Amino acid sequence: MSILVTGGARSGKSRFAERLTLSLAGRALYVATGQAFDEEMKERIALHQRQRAMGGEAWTTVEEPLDVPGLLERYSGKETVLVDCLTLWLSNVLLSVEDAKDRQVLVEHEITRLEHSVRSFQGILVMVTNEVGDGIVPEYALGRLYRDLAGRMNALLARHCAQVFLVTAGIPIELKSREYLL
Ligand SMILES: Nc1nc2c(ncn2[C@@H]2O[C@H](COP(=O)(O)OP(=O)(O)OP(=O)(O)O)[C@@H](O)[C@H]2O)c(=O)[nH]1
Repeated sequence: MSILVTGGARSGKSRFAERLTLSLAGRALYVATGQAFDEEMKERIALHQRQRAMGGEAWTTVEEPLDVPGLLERYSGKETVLVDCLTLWLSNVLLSVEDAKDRQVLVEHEITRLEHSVRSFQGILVMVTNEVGDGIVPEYALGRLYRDLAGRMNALLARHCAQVFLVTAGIPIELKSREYLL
C-alpha cells in the first residue's frame, strides 16, 4: 500500500509522514533524497537525524539523491519505506542533466520509472512531496519546467496511492481516503 503526503515548505509534512509510517510498522527505512550543499541544509538534516534517533531503533537511514526508483525495486517486499522527499529527488534529477535540450525527456523518463516502481512496490510505502506550484510563477524557464514536472509527478503518483494527505499548518487533511478504492 502506498501513501502520499504533500504540503508546502515547513508545513509539518515530514513529522506527520514519520509518525504515520511508524503507526503502520514498528521499523522502517528512511530514504533521504536531500543533499547537504550548505551549512543551513547540514543543520536541518542533523535536526531530522536527531529527531529520528529519539525514536530509538525504529529508523534505518539510506541517502539516495538520484536512483529512488532502483532503490524501491530493491526494497520491495523487504522493508517498510518512507521517502522524504520526491520534489527534492526531482530537482536532483533535473539538475543532473547537463544538456538543456534533453532535460525534459530524460526527467519524464525518470518519473515514469518512479511511477512503475511505486505501482509494483510490495508492502508499505510512504512518500513525502511538496506543493510546488502554489506560489508565484517562476521567473526562469527551468523553474517553470520544474514546477510543471512536480505537479504532474504528484498527480500521477496520487492516482496509484491508496491514501493521500495534504499537510498545512501542521494539520494533515486526508485528500484521498482508503475507502475511495472500494
Ligand atoms: N541527506 C539526508 N537528508 C535528510 C536526512 N534526514 C532528512 N533529510 C532531508 O531533509 C529534508 C526535509 O527537511 P526540511 O527541509 O526541514 O523539511 P520541509 O519539507 O521544509 O518541512 P516540513 O514540511 O515541516 O517537513 C528532506 O528532503 C530529507 O531528504 C538525512 O539523514 N540525510
